[in-house]
Amino acid sequence: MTLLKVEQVNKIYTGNVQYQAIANLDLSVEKGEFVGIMGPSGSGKTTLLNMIATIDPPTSGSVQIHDANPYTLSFDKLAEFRRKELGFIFQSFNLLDTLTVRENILLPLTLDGTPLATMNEKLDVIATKLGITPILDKRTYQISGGESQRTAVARAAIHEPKLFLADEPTGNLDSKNSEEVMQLLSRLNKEEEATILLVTHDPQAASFCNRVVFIKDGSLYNEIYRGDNTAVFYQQIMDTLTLLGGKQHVIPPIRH
Ligand SMILES: Nc1ncnc2c1ncn2[C@@H]1O[C@H](COP(=O)(O)OP(=O)(O)OP(=O)(O)O)[C@@H](O)[C@H]1O
Repeated sequence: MTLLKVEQVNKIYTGNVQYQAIANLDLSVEKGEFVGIMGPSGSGKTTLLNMIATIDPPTSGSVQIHDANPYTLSFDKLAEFRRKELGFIFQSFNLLDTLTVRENILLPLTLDGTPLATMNEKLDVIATKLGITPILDKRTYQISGGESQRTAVARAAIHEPKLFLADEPTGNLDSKNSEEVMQLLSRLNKEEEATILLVTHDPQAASFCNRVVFIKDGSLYNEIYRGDNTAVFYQQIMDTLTLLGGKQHVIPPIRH
C-alpha cells in the first residue's frame, strides 16, 4: 500500500530573487518502508520534508499521505492531521525544558484529551521498548543527548503515527548515540512496521534504511535499495555521494 505519494511537486521561493528549490519531483513511499533522503547542501531535502510535513505547501503538484491531501484541509483539521498522522523527530530534539521526560512524551496525547489510564498504558509500553523507564521523571536538562533523542522518538511514536519524519536525528549525537538512535528507528520500522522518512547527511545513518533517495538541484538524482549486506549498501551510498558531488556535511566513513 502506498502511504506517501508526492507527484510532480515544484517549490519556488518568492522574494527579491525567485528560487526554484524543488523541480517536478515524484516520490512514492510504501507502508512499512524506511527511506533515507540524501543530497548535497542546498539540494532541497528540507524543502521536500517540509512540504511532506504539511508545514510549507508546494507551489504546484500534490502531496498525498494515506490518501488524503493535507493541503485541502482547514487550518484546524490540518493541525489535527499533523498531530495525529505524523511523528516528528528533529536534530535539536525539540523537547520542552520545563517538563519531565514523561510529560514530554505524553504531550501529544494530552493535547488530544486521551484518558489518563490509556496514556499511562501507552507510556509504559513505549518507555520499556525504548529503554527509558528509569529516566521518566527526570527533566530534560538532567538527561544526555542520546536519552533526549530517545525521548523525542518516544514522543513521536506514542500516538502511532502513519508516517515518521526525521530531520537529521543524529546530527547532534556522538557515534555511539547515533548508532543507538538508528537501531531504535530500525526496530520501530521492523517490529511495528513504522513508515519512516529520514533526511540525513550521515551515510552511516542512511545505511539503516531500506532505500536511499538522492536529490540534486531539487530533482531526483538516483535511488538505491539495501540488499542483505549493510557494508555493501554503505559503500554504495558513499559512491553515490561521491558521484553527486557538491558540499556534503560529511562525516568520516570510519567511526570510533
Ligand atoms: N525560505 C526560503 N527562501 C528562499 N530560498 C530558500 C528558502 N529556504 C530554502 N531556500 C533555498 O532553497 C534551496 C534548498 O534549500 P534546503 O534547505 O531545502 O536544502 P537542503 O538540501 O536541506 O540543505 P542542507 O543540507 O544544507 O540543510 C537552497 O538553495 C536554499 O538557499
